[in-house]
Amino acid sequence: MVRYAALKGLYDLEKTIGSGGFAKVKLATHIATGEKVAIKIMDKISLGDDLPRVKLEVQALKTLLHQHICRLYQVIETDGHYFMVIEYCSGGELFDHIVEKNRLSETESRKFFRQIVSAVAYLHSLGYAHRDLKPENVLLDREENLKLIDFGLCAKPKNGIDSHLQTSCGSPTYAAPELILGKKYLGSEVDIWSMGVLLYALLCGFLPFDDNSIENLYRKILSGKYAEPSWLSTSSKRLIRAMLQIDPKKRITIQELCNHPWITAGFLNPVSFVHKTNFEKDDDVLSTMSAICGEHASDIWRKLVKSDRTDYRTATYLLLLDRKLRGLSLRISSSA
Ligand SMILES: COc1cc(O)cc(Nc2ccc(C(=O)Nc3ccccc3)c(OCCC[NH3+])c2)c1
Repeated sequence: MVRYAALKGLYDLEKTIGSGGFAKVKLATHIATGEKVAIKIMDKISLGDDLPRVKLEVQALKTLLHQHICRLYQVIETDGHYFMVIEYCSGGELFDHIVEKNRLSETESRKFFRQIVSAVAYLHSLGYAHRDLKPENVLLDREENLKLIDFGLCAKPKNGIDSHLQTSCGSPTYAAPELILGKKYLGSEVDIWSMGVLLYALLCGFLPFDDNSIENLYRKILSGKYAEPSWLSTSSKRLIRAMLQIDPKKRITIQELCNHPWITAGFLNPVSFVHKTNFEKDDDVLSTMSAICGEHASDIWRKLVKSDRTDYRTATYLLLLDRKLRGLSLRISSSA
């Protein structure tokens, strides 16, 4: 197991739970609290010109505080690496959840999909687009609440969410027609298309557009034609059709989506993207921390509020808060 000096005494690295282009994600333990975290490790050399993307993602994640967006606890930068200490989603990938159940019922699909819509509506309200929405980037926490991950491709266009983007990114299977045609596109519109693919996967258990050959896959996406299995309700077929519109201008908007009859069926209210930032002052957590580091609780809180919210103190506070919210003891071991 490779040891990193920057993590010594703070985190114990365990197995690898994900690996992508220039990053790998390892399970780890925050030693002082015993809490599990995920640590995304990026090697600066193999990052190359993608280095600015890391800063963009970290900047975005500092702003994006939402119950269905995976939480960034701490960022550690050394000469050779970036380490992102991230919320551990012990429920694993939504994708595996769908596969093991073959497909989800309309009620269960609606529960998950409302959470995705809430997170994406919140993202868009702050001028961000995810641009890589796919089942592998939708995880579940221990209570089977949904968490969006991997904002490495997220964009915040300079002149707001309604200004055009050009970079082609994301995975072709979930990519909107305008994106694979290399046209200028709106991040918000491509996210709606990808959510349409996600909803289809939830309700059907397979993908609307799939083919081993990339040309056939593109042809299918550009045709906008997909199977409508017999078990789909009329309302769900209407919603999927509204999201998988080839012409982005005809595609349903995120606001219309929050109020769509299929989304609100069985619920009292439309999807709201009001988010909770769990960064309230908690005296039990602060006194636990002050018992260990000897600083006054008020000083710890003052430094926390003033900090850039991604240092070790922030990570320890948030992990202790999470333990308290789960009714666990606030034991903390000094990293002796
Ligand atoms: C903001 O959240 C982010 C940003 C980012 O750039 C990367 C990630 N990546 C993560 C985070 C957590 C997990 C995880 O907890 N996975 C897991 C846990 C238990 C069982 C199975 C998986 C993660 O998993 C990697 C595989 C996901 N496709 C990636 C989060």
